[in-house]
Amino acid sequence: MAAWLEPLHAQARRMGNATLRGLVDDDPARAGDFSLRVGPIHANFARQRMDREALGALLGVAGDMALPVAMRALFDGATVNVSEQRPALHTALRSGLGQGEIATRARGQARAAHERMADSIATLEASEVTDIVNVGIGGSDLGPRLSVDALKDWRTGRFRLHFVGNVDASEAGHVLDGLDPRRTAVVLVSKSFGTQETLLNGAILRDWLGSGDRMHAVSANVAAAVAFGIDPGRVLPMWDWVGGRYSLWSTVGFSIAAAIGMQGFDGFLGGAAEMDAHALESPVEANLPLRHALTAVWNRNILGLPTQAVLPYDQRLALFPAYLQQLVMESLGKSVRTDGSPVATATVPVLWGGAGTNAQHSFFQALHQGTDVVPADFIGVVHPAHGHSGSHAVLLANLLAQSEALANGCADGDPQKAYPGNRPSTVLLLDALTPRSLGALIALYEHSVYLQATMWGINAFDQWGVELGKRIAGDLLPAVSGKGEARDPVTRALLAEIHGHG
Ligand SMILES: O=P(O)(O)OC[C@H]1O[C@H](O)[C@H](O)[C@@H](O)[C@@H]1O
Repeated sequence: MAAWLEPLHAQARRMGNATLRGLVDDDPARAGDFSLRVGPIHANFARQRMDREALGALLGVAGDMALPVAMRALFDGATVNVSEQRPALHTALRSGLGQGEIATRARGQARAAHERMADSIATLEASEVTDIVNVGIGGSDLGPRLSVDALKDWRTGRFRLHFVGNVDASEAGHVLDGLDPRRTAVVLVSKSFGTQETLLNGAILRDWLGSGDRMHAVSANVAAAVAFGIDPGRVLPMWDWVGGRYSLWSTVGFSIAAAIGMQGFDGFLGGAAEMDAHALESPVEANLPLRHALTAVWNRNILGLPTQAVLPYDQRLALFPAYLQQLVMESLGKSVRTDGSPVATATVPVLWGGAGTNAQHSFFQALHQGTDVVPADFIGVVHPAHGHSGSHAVLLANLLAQSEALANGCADGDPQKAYPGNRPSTVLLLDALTPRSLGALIALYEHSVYLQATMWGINAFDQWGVELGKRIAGDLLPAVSGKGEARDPVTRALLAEIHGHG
């Protein structure tokens, strides 16, 4: 076991069987004290299973592990992505806090690309284009898809936005159905410009458009985009110093900017910048991303909870769990430390979730009475963008009720009807869902992920685990197409079945 976890385990032992209900009842100030506010986000951690002393120990660990120093290193462009020998400068895309040459150069590149993106969008706005299709996958899809959906109340209405990610061509087919190629622009987003799915979908879209005039690209591999047939004037750059799943702040956010306008996009960047300044400059005891990360580590390593649920009580944030699955599970799904040695702690929890109240009618049963305790992040929005205050009151009442029910449980003489309670959750409340608050929310999770990775000694910015499957798929392609044999016997049997139906 990692030595830094020992004092935390000692805290858990000291707390013994303390329950959430007991913690709140015994410490009347806790409900308010265990909360933090950053700009448009209020966070309440009172329903996490740690008392003040345990929290103090966690904050002590944060200091001992020099987490504030690690945060500064991220902003300044240290080589935090060790296996690929790169910095991870997503903060340079939105805030001016990074010091030194590397961060300054990145900011300059980001600014120039941002201006070019604004020009491209202005040109499209002045054209007859009515629809824009974002073609990309993973980090080149999830962030833009989430943000365009979440900010639907902030859309300028100038364009309809569409997304094609899956190599399952039925997605492209269904998206294109009803679109007019003469009034549609395509933006092919791929950091590497080597992603099979995106290149195949890109080719489908290129053929469908029938002209390269409305074909744009975003890539760190400009040469490959040009070789694909995209006019160099319509290829917007990104860079190896920004990770795909951290890239929506860059030109990868083209579809977001097209949807909500450059002013809205700048508000989005501004919200993230606000969280950046807070993450970098606030003391450990008042630092929201740090508290979020420490809570995650406490739940994973000390309480041994294997999964984490994210429950947005806002239909516009329904894609947030899917977005976070990449951010959290690609970043933290590692079993070796940056030096290659095995980790001495459990790392990534399985992250899952869904929008409330719908999820209450599907998997909440398991949250309340299942054998695994699942810590949850509830995300609520105080002011809706609609006028149905009655519905909104019901939505918020349900959010509050679920967090309360999970924590407090309910005894019953009939064991079928008893709720054990003591199930932890954090409540995040956004004043309203705006570009600014969404930017701040995403940046909160980004920083939390980085801090968790730092505590575990792992690299949050590589994803070698996705390569093997891609390689095998490449090797199997001839066999799937009936031009060869698979080596693996199970795959061979499955191929026989597939071909038997051919
Ligand atoms: O943007 P691209 O280079 O096309 O990459 C798209 C995605 O594919 C990769 O396999 C990675 O797992 C993701 O982190 C990445 O975002």
